[in-house]
Amino acid sequence: MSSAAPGHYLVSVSTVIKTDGLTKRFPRVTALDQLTVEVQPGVVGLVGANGAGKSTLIKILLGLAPATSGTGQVLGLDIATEGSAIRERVGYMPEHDCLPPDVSATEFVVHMARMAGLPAAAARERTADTLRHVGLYEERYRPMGGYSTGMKQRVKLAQALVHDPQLVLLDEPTNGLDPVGRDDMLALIRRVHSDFGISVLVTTHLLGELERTCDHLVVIDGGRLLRSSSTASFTEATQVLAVEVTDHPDDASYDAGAAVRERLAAAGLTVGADGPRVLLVGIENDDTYDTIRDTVAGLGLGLVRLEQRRHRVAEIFTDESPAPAAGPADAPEGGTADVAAS
Ligand SMILES: Nc1ncnc2c1ncn2[C@@H]1O[C@H](COP(=O)(O)OP(=O)(O)OP(=O)(O)O)[C@@H](O)[C@H]1O
Repeated sequence: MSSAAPGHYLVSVSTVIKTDGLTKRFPRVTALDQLTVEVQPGVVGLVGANGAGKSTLIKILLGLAPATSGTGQVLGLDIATEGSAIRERVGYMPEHDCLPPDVSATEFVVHMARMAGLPAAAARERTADTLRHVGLYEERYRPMGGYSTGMKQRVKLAQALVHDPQLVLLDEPTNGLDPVGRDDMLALIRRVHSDFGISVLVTTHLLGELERTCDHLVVIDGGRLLRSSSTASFTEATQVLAVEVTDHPDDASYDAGAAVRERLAAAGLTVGADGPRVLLVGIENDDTYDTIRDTVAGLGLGLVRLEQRRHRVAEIFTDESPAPAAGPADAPEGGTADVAAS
């Protein structure tokens, strides 16, 4: 690897990753099937169920495995012929635990920095900075065998960042973390881009995470591209209102949801139920809001929530849409719907 100091490769690129007809066939399965996609700088989510081809794509982009056919560039470099130049400029956080248990985080990350070509003093300095940045302090001198999953994920992220790459490829960085650990890791990933200008390609099969973290989503299924567009366009507002009403103040047995539903339907609105006291109401025009408010008040009930529903990324896998007649609830707002489970 090169002995260049970090930061020497900061050429400006408008396209971080580009593939054209990328295909990877194993004897029994086609892991990537004619994948053509372009990724711009930012935090980009690579979404797909288990087996969709995410890890295979990352390995091919790093030049660690050859494609069967098709072409690709990372930071303008050819994945077929310039793999080592790509790996100098790109950090990689693998999915599985790959940390030696009897070595400390500091020793390990210094080693990885040296492997990436940093001189000894720079490697130690960058390691200290990077471990601090990912939130590892005194514990960085202890053997990693005693670390929690969250600490191990942080070390894996640190080793991907230590040589000051332009792009990091993070394979399931929230695997094995509890909800608080996941939120911490996602905040850290956003800061990798916002504080250091490093582009991020992050894979997960938990969709709620990506909706909150990424600027852009690339969705693959069975190795094929389903959609590549801004996160905002995946989650744009629908023409459906979610209406949650209170129970009746004096009568616990009163079916508030059914009563409101009946009145709104009689007023000509399209209404579905999304829970005992939650209705989905189609927006007909500006008066719809007033009709709902007046109807609820007229029944002696209160409004807990009245909000426009947004599309969810999960819909792309399920054909599910938040229409008034949708019936059962879809994944919870901001939740962690799992592609694999849909
Ligand atoms: N070395 C290999 N030999 C044969 N088949 C493979 C190999 N690597 C991956 N596959 C197959 O290719 C398909 C895509 O696998 P890949 O690991 O890229 O998916 P993924 O989206 O990363 O899923 P996961 O999140 O489970 O890792 C799967 O059907 C997998 O079994």
